[in-house]
Amino acid sequence: MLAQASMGAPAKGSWGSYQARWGEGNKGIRYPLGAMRLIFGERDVPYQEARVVVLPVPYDLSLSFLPGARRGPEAILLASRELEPFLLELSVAPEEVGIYAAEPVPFVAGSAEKSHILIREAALAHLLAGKFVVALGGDHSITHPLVMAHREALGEFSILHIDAHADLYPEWQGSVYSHASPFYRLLQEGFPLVQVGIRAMDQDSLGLAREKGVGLFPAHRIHREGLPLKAILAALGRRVYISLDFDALDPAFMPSVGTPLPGGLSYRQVVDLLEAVFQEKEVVGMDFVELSPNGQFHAEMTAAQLVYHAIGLKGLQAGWLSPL
Ligand SMILES: N=C(N)NCCCCNCCCN
Ligand SMILES: [Mn+2]
Ligand SMILES: [Mn+2]
Repeated sequence: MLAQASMGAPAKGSWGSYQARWGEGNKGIRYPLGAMRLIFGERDVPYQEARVVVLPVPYDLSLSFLPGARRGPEAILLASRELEPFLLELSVAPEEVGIYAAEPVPFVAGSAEKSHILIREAALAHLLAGKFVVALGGDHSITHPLVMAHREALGEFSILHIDAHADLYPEWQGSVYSHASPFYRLLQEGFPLVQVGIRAMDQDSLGLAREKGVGLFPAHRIHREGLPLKAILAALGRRVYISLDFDALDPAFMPSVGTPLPGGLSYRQVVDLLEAVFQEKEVVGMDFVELSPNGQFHAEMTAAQLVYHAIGLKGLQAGWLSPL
C-alpha cells in the first residue's frame, strides 16, 4: 500500500510554511484514496525511499479557453495504474527508482498569486528533501512557480519548453498569471529558453523570442525537415528543466487538451526528443501540463505513458536504473 502522505512528509525544516499552512495533509482538493494508492507501476515506497516525487498541481484558474485541466493530475495518476511496470523500449522498470505521489497542491480560489506561492512552496519542500520533482498540471501558468522553486533549490539551468503555444504574452485576458504568459515571465527572470513544436504565437512574441535569443523550433519546420536534435541540444545548456504542454502533441495523438491545434508532434517525435535530451543533459526537473480529460481514455493513457517514460529516462541518466 502506498504510504500515507502524512507519514511521508519531508523533514520539518524543508516543509516550512507549506506544512504550517496546510498541516500534514492537503486541505485543498482531496482525491479518493484509491486514486493515490497505486501509481506508475506496482512498487510502493515510503517518502524517504522515493527518488522521484510526482506532484499533482490541480490548478487551472488561468486557462483561456476550454476548462478542465484541474482534473488532469488525477486522470494521469489513475491511468498510470494500467501501465506495464517494465518499459520494453528502455528495458527498465521506471518504478524501480521509487516513485511517490505527493498530496495535490491546494489552490486559493480567486487568487492566482497566492496559488502560485503554494505551488512554489510545495515544490521547494520536495526539492530540499532531495527529490526529483515531476509536476502534473493543471494549466501552464504553474511552470513559473515550479521553475522558480527549482532555481532556488538547484541554481541555474535552461528551459526546454515543448508546446503548441509560445506562451510569451506579457499578459492575457488581463492577467500576468495567464497560462499564455509563463515563458514571458521566465524570460524576464533571465532563463535561457528553447521552444519546440510551436505553431501558435503572435508577432510580438516572435519579436521577443528573437530579441531574447530564444531557440525556436516550430512544428512546421520539424514536419518539413525532421526533428533537429543536434540543434536543439546545442541550444540548451548543460542543465535543463523540461516543461511539456500536452497540446504539443497533435490532436490525433492527444485529443484531451484545452486549446488543441492541428499540425502537432507525434508521440514518437516527443519521445525521441526526450531521449536525446536525457542522454546529453542533466535534467533537473519536469512538468507535464494542460491535460484536460474529456472521456477519451487513450489520451490519459498517452499522458501517463509519456510521464512514466520520462521518469525512466531520468532513472537511466542518473544511474538509478540499469537496462535489463
Ligand atoms: N493554450 C494557450 N497558451 N493559449 C493561449 C491563447 C492566446 C491567444 N491565442 C488566440 C487568440 C484568439 N483571438
Ligand atoms: Mn502552454
Ligand atoms: Mn499549449
